[in-house]
Amino acid sequence: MNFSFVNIWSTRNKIRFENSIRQISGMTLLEIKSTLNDTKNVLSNWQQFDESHCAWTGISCHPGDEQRVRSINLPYMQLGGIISPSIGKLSRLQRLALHQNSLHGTIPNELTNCTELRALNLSTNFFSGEIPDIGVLSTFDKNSFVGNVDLCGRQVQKPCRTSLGFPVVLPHAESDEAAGKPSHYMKGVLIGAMAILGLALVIILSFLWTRLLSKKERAAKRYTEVKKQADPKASTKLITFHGDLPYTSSEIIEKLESLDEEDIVGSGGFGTVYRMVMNDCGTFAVKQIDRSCEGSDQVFERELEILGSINHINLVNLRGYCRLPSSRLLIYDYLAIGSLDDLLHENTRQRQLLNWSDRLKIALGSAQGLAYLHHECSPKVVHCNIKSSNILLDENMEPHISDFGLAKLLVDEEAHVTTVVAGTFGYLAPEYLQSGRATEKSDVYSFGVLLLELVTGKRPTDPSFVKRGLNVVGWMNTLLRENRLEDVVDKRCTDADAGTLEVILELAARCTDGNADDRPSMNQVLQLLEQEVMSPCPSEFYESHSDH
Ligand SMILES: Nc1ncnc2c1ncn2[C@@H]1O[C@H](COP(=O)(O)OP(=O)(O)OP(=O)(O)O)[C@@H](O)[C@H]1O
Repeated sequence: MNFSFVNIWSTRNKIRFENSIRQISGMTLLEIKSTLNDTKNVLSNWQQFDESHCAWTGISCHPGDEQRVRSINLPYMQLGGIISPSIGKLSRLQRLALHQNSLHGTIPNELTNCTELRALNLSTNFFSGEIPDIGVLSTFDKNSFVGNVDLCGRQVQKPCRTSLGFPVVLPHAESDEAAGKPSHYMKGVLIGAMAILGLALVIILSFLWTRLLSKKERAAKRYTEVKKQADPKASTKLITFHGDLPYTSSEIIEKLESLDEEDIVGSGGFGTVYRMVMNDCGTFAVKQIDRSCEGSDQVFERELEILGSINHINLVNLRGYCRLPSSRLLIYDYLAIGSLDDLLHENTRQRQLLNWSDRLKIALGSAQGLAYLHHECSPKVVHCNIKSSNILLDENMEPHISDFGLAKLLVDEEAHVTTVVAGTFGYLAPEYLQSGRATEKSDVYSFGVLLLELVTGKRPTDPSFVKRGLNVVGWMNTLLRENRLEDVVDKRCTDADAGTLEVILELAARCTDGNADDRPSMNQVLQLLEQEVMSPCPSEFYESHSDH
């Protein structure tokens, strides 16, 4: 009798306890909702009197554990506002994905209470300030925060600065478990001591700083990190990526401002390209953007930071961005040999003839760069404008794809078809021409056309086939049907071997398939090129290995 009473009593208590946990989780989520600006009303089913919060949009719970919240998954929701510190009450939170929203404010320290947090994606928002480098938050790297230009801290390898501009020494607090929890008293003493020390340091440093600055400008500091420099007088702003431009901001801005017509190396759909030579002869290409972009400067700069974080041998590095009062400039590595388009089609005297192995190397490197954009970048990058003038070459004939990410950044959906098609007729997949919407498979089509251009040495709009009502793909198919393989290859390229030529033509045919679904992915293209073209004797290799 007594026993069952105890049982009933504890069951009731358990239910009460579970209910209260449930209520706390639900209430916490509502507190979080209250600091978000839900413009699209995606959180409309987060309602106070719901039985359970586990079915709310973006929420999943630990099964059978008093409905404690396991994951909050709300990317691409156009959410504004801030992350409420209440998030720290969700102690069993394992995944927080809020990327690609418009959230701002700082990343709350309270997030460190979520000690089970294993996946965190706050990328591409407007968060600012220092990322707490303690507890669980110290376990995430830059991928969790990329695309928030105003965040700083160890995780994004960007030192925080005090209002005076000094780098802040970031606290590398040991985790509570490792260090043992200090008492509140000790914490108080420590904080007090640190505050006094900090204050003394600030006073000494500001004294030195004012004295130093009167002699040398603040701008004389070296670039070591992704760094922003805003000139308060004018609307000038410089952001550098990749962290290793060895020039002061004033040096760079001065050079940018002095670029003139003599420095122009060409112009394209997005603007004029200049050659900028620094005092130590370091050379950069500067693209002056002559389009206005739809969104705010903030959104533009945030997207640029993502492009600036992309780093691959076969992509042209974006080194920086400068907003001057009258123009916007992108700073890239300078590729001295120029574009594949120049090498194949321009009759300049210094033109270098491309032999077959150069062409294969360019095909492979370009495939590597494009596969990286499609399959390794997050968010993935569809180039939208693959063509020979966007393949730049270095002294070793290594190709570097340029202009990646710009189409999405600078071309609005409505104007897409006319603007892009104007510059790249002949490279565009039929479905892209029709809908104006680019996909990875439309890039694959353009890559197929590029392969044909490498083989034939002809532009995809060459008059020899355009006047017969064909494009390069149709022309190629006609020649192949008539078995005229020898007429296909660029006459200037005398060392093409039949084996690799067939592989390239076969691959180009698959890439330019009229049906996008039947085209290979760039990873498949790359695999095929590596296996069939770059391995010296693939068939012999397989034969000798199959004996075992
Ligand atoms: N990083 C660079 N290094 C050296 N030359 C460059 C660089 N970027 C561009 N160029 C040169 O500047 C010229 C214009 O390039 P840009 O990319 O603006 O135009 P495009 O490729 O011809 O057309 P689109 O704008 O449609 O891509 C090209 O001739 C190219 O060779």
